[in-house]
Amino acid sequence: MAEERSEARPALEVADLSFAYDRKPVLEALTLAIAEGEFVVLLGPNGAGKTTLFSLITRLHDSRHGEVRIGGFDVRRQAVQAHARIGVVFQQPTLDPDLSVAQNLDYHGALHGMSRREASSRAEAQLARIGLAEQRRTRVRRLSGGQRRRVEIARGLMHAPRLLLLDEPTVGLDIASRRDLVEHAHQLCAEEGVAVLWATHLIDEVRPGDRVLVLYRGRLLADGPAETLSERLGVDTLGEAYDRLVGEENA
Ligand SMILES: Nc1ncnc2c1ncn2[C@@H]1O[C@H](COP(=O)(O)OP(=O)(O)OP(=O)(O)O)[C@@H](O)[C@H]1O
Repeated sequence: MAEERSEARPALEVADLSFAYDRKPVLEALTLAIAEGEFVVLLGPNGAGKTTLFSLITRLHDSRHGEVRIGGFDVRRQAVQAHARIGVVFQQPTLDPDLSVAQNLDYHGALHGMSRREASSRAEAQLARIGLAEQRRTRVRRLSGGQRRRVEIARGLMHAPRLLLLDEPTVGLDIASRRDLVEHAHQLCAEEGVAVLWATHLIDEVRPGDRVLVLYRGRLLADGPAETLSERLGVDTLGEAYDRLVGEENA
């Protein structure tokens, strides 16, 4: 059965995926796979196509050129099963600032068909994990930027997805909060086995050992551990490797 089959499949599979806005190509023949529990950085400058890729994975946009599967489920033909396995933290904050932390999470649970009791017990567990259990009745507008981002991640995990997409989640955060959030996402992978795809244009968010996908002008220029990329290109740092890759593209 399809449900059983999904467990053995990668959390995300993208095959030969292309997309254009009004005939302007934005993604070109992307192919990649992410295993359960893997943390992967999608690194690329503004306009590289990161948000567009997320939009295709979540089906905000549709493409007939290529295929996207979540846990083995095709996002076009098996949309319900695929969507149940994706959590998303969008670039722009989407919590309701006038609702409490718990209300925001409960609402998300209801949208995913959870009973009130189930949603509230999931919310409690998520808030305990991010150290915000005591703020459950606090209105979101009273939280710091870093706390809000953590609540967004907690909300994205309410329905226990196997893949979490984070689109530039540290925008607007100070250095310490950014570092905390990166650490938090790594913990999720290690402790809960969630696959994380972390989109950013900030090289300093890549940690040693992270797998990095370099996306530039809609094409994947590299895919591998940060160290391997710099070694392969004969340079000392990921920053230099990135400049070299993008420079060659522009030459
Ligand atoms: N709705 C749209 N209509 C037309 N072009 C678009 C649209 N959205 C994005 N683009 C273009 O597609 C390209 C990729 O944009 P995208 O937002 O996916 O990049 P990104 O890597 O997420 O960058 P950013 O970090 O700035 O969001 C850019 O050239 C952008 O101008």
